[in-house]
Amino acid sequence: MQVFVGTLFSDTFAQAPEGMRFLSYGAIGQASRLADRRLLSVVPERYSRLPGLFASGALQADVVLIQAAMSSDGKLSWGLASDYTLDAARRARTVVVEVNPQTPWTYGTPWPDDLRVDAWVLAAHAPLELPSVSMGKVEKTIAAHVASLVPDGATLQVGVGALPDATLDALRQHRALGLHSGVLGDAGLHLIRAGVVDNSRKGCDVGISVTNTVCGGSDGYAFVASNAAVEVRHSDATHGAAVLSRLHCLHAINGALEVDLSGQVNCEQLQSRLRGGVGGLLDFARAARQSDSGGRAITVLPATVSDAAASRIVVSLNGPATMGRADVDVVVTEYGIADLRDVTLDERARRLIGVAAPQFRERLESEQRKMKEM
Ligand SMILES: CC(=O)SCCNC(=O)CCNC(=O)[C@H](O)C(C)(C)COP(=O)(O)OP(=O)(O)OC[C@H]1O[C@@H](n2cnc3c(N)ncnc32)[C@H](O)[C@@H]1OP(=O)(O)O
Repeated sequence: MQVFVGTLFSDTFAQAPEGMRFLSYGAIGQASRLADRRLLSVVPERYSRLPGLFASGALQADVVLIQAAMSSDGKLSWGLASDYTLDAARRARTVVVEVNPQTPWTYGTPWPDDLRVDAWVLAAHAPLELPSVSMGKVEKTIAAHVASLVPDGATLQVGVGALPDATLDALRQHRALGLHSGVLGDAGLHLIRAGVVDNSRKGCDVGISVTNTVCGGSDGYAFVASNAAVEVRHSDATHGAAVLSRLHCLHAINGALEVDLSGQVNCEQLQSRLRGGVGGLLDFARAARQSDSGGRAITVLPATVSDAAASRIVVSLNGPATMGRADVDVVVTEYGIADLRDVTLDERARRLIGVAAPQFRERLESEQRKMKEM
């Protein structure tokens, strides 16, 4: 049996028996544990392409499981996620819908009344909750740098991983922000509840925060329930280029594993270990960089690995260039902001070494010099 999984927040499958196989667009979140066990195959595609891949049959699921929410008057909704599942369900042999009264009923892409459902299951259980992020000194410093890059009135996208979400914490004094994202976690929900995100200057969907999935804690889930100011929409409406080009001043904030001195960004793999994925990174980062209303694609990462034994600013990547050097924009670590737009490769290297941890700068400079002489 092969199971297609998306960004895996739950460790449900971590104990999967050896005979099971998994397929995904990345080894994101808990899916990296499946990759470590060699149970995961990856199709490294952009998130915006997934609906089309399922609709065309290039990716195929025989059985599709969907969790839905139901309102008090019996109306169904996609609840916490409206991704590409519908496209898979339309071609599947069997569609099973679990209706969970504890899943918040949300506005957004309407439930498709014409979808053929083979089995309905009623199951009451609390939706998966993510622990809130603890903010250490590194996270707080990176968040402050990000806050200095984001103007009032900007529209925000936030990528997966603890750090992008944590950066939102420093935006509490901002005004009139908008939100249009693939994932919406507790920090983003807090900004909406505090009125910092009001979507008043968003360019489209005025007054409405738009996301593909919601993943946070029970307070956040209660807040999005039957709340017309937060919409959970299908991937075409969250990641499609035409939609993203209409957003005012899009600021895309995404994590990375490492960045090389030319600005290539690896979000997928370290040596042979799959640790992340493309997801919506390129959809959002390209749209932000091309925005003619001042958008920015912000890559955030700690300057070193957790025990400070190695730099995450590197001369050569230990994996693929998920974001190429023509797409990169600005890179932020706890040591500062490296603006890479419109400057030469030498200047990029100088700026990136400037945001590397001080103890690694000399070595990076000398390795870079050697590389140039080869
Ligand atoms: C639906 C959508 O729209 S998705 C939104 C956009 N797309 C994306 O965000 C996808 C791309 N991004 C990602 O997949 C993730 O943000 C990642 C993989 C880049 C980062 O994820 P995080 O969970 O924040 O990774 P984090 O920085 O904590 O690193 C994970 C582990 O790898 C280790 N690690 C990270 N980088 C390195 C490195 N360069 N060398 C060695 N180890 C490293 C960390 O120390 C950590 O180890 P630990 O688990 O033992 O503590």
